Amino acid sequence: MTESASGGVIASAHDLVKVYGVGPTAVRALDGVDVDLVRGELTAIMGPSGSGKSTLMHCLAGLDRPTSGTVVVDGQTVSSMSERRLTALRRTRVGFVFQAYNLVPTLTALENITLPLDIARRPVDRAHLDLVVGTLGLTDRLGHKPAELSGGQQQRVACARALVARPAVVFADEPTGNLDSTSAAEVLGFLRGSVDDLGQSVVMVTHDPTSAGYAHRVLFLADGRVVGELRDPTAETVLTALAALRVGAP
Ligand SMILES: Nc1ncnc2c1ncn2[C@@H]1O[C@H](COP(=O)(O)OP(=O)(O)OP(=O)(O)O)[C@@H](O)[C@H]1O
Repeated sequence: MTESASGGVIASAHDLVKVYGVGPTAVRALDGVDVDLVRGELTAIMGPSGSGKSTLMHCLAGLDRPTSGTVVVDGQTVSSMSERRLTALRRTRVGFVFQAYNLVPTLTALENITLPLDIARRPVDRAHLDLVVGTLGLTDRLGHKPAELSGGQQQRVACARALVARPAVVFADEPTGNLDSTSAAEVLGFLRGSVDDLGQSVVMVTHDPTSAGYAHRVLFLADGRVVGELRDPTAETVLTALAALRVGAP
């Protein structure tokens, strides 16, 4: 399917089931998830610990294989892809931001940012790199190694690394989990800005109602199922929805 044929949906899951283990100790982490994630939006995934947020994101991003069901990303059916095509998809169409930054300590910020492109032997679009780096306020930090940067700066480098290849979608797993509230606000503001200003699609797992308030839409998971959603959330409406859904704050 072409990009236009996939319409306004950047990633979708249909009847997604993920079971870890077998027999009496098996865990049904996802129990029939149906969801369409909209292109050009910041979608937050919330829910209590163990509700399946990371599992859903990993299945959507092609980092983990579902037990059954279908995942389509950017018009491509990820759930039935060969390992080789999955690797290519992850390299070229998907960006990742993790809680732990995952920067290479021996490389400079700039080298970390361009690493995925270098590995894929793709040229760096200098104008786009400058735009991303400038927007993230990293221009005067590019020669620094990760250990010489604050946590917030390291996470902004990780965001730049995810965005510089112009992926179809960026998946962020608790991107502000290690940050103080000021740095978290910077990173979240940037992720939202990458959607509003650069047309990026971003999917973010979070525990935090304030973080979810930056999203266009919040999906609530409980026991491996989508149990509700909220459009144009604020921290307050997210808290109210969590209480109403009885899925609780973390
Ligand atoms: N590799 C694994 N092997 C076995 N069980 C797993 C594995 N990964 C996750 N699980 C289980 O699947 C369920 C969902 O886990 P998942 O990490 O997706 O939840 P989560 O909502 O992201 O939780 P948290 O907010 O604590 O990170 C949990 O019961 C968890 O223990």
